[in-house]
Amino acid sequence: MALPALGLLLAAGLLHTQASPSARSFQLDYEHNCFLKDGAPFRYISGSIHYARVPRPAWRDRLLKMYMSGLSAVQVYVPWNYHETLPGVYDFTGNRDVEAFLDLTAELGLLVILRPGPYICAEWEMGGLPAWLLWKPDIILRTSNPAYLAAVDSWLHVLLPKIKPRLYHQGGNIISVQVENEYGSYYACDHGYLRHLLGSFRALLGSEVLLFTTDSTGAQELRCGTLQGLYATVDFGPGSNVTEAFGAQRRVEPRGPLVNSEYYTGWLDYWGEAHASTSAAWVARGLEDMLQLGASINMYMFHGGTNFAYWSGADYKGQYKPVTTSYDYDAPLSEAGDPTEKLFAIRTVISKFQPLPVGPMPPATPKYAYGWVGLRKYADLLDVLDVLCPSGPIQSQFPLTFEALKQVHGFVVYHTQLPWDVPDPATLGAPPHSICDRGYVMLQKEYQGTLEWDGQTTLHVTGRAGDSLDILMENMGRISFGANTSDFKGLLGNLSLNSRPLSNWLIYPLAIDTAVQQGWPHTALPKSSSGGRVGPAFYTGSFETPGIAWDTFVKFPGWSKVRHCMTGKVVRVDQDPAQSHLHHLPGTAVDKWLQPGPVLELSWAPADPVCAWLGAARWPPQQHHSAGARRGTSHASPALP
Ligand SMILES: CCCC/N=C1\SC[C@@H]2[C@H](O)[C@H](O)[C@@H](O)CN12
Repeated sequence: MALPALGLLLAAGLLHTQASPSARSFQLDYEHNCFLKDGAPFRYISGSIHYARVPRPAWRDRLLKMYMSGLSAVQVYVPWNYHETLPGVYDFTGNRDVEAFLDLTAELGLLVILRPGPYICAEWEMGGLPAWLLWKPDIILRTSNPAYLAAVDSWLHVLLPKIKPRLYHQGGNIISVQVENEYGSYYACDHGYLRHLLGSFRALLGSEVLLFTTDSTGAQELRCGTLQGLYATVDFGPGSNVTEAFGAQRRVEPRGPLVNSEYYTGWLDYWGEAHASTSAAWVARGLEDMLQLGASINMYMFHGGTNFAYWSGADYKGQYKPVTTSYDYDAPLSEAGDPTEKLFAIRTVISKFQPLPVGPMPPATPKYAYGWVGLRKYADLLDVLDVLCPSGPIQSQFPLTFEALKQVHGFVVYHTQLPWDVPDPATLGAPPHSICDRGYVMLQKEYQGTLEWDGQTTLHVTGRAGDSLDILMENMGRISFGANTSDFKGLLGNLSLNSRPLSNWLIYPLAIDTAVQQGWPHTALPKSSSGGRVGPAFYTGSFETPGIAWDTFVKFPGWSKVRHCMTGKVVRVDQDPAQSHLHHLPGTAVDKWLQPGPVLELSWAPADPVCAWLGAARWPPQQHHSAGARRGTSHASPALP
């Protein structure tokens, strides 16, 4: 058939024209079991990246590396709790500027598969659901419960209007939108809830956008997680039998494209366990098998990044398993954003099925060794409660939860006094599942030991009537998968001394980040000499930049688990680099439980706050002797045993 020259070029795919918004479409083709993009058969090869886990200055670098890896799309979660921080209070600025992130994906020529939840799992705090939902005593999450649906619809009315103009048929690059997340794995199996969500998504996004679900391949999961009007996709990792896995999808979607929405390139890490790793060859082989079948694939994760601040979630598998600050995921792009051997193995597979973009893969970001940084104790935490809880303590006969205190993240100090002399060791104990999640116990401000959910729940103490008893309670992240996402935090039961309940508590919700954002500590000089007292404390150190804020890695030889709130910003680079200073800006409290030897990443950009992933040390921290210390000012929050 003779084609005009233009037609020949188009047919050969050598000339891409931008279809006008009126002609743009992304649809299912049930006859040919594929997607249609502007009417032509289309298969996507996608990778997951979460903007909330990548410093905004690094977004472009990571997305460009994903594009140069041969991906045609990226899959993006929108964490509800990252944006609606309190009921009706929204934050879409800085790292939370989801529209800027989406516009950057479009600029770089990437399509987007958007997953706005409202629940997203993702090993993210409470699976993306805001903890303030738990302030409503009768709420039942992820069901048709009226209180829950009212909050969901209120949120969707804010978010989805930001998404609609970016839909592919509207001229944007969002080709499909997922409703909920692995709902078939949730106990409720409430199809009325899914129907409500379908109605809300259609009302706010229109009738044309492709809406889908994702579930694992079990029959029960696909029975409870799918719904007429939502295209059902599945998720499975390397080592699965691809034919059987897609056979499961075919049982609910006899026609239409084969889609694996989460092909696991690695896995998540829990505190105290070895870093997960998955063979690159294994990942590449499974990818090739699926691409041979013509399936569309999203690799989960392509770049994992980091759980900044308090955003890491947890699992409950017979015991509470908090997820680490690192979300490296053994992904093709490392936590530091560096291409790995796994990325190049995947890129080679992709090149067998479609042309790779012309040009080199952007290299790993340059790293800089800033040398030793001596850390000095600035203050014991119990000596600065006036700063960290400026409104003063709440008095209560018995302990209150974080939710009752309306404290979402971080730490609460529970203070009382020994009601009687305890000359012989007495058992300080807590009922099962009442330590949520990790309580550091001080008597007369001296560290006695740590109580943990599913860990040690008793301690032996001696003292005199009136001695101060303090428990610093750390929320290590709300459960993000399964039936236990209604994960209340704090002291959920009464502490007892030889089985007699303790009472008359003073309770201090700590606002560490707020204090840091307001410039505390205002000086690095130690606040008070507490001598060798052992307990949670703030340490500070400083180092100098060479005038440019290069990424680096931070290691704390000998430390153990320390939560840090390290903030800073290169606000002024003097002529003399030795004068460049780090000052305080919005803090990011991060934590990292050191296994011997891990290196962590300190990364910032000249115009953005320093986000630091810091190590920890065995308790008490060994005093570091700074060798060639460089000046600057960086502050760390409690060093915890
Ligand atoms: C066996 C438990 C499966 C739970 N699902 C998981 S664990 C890692 C990933 C992410 O959480 C992702 O957000 C989930 O959709 C699927 N998945």
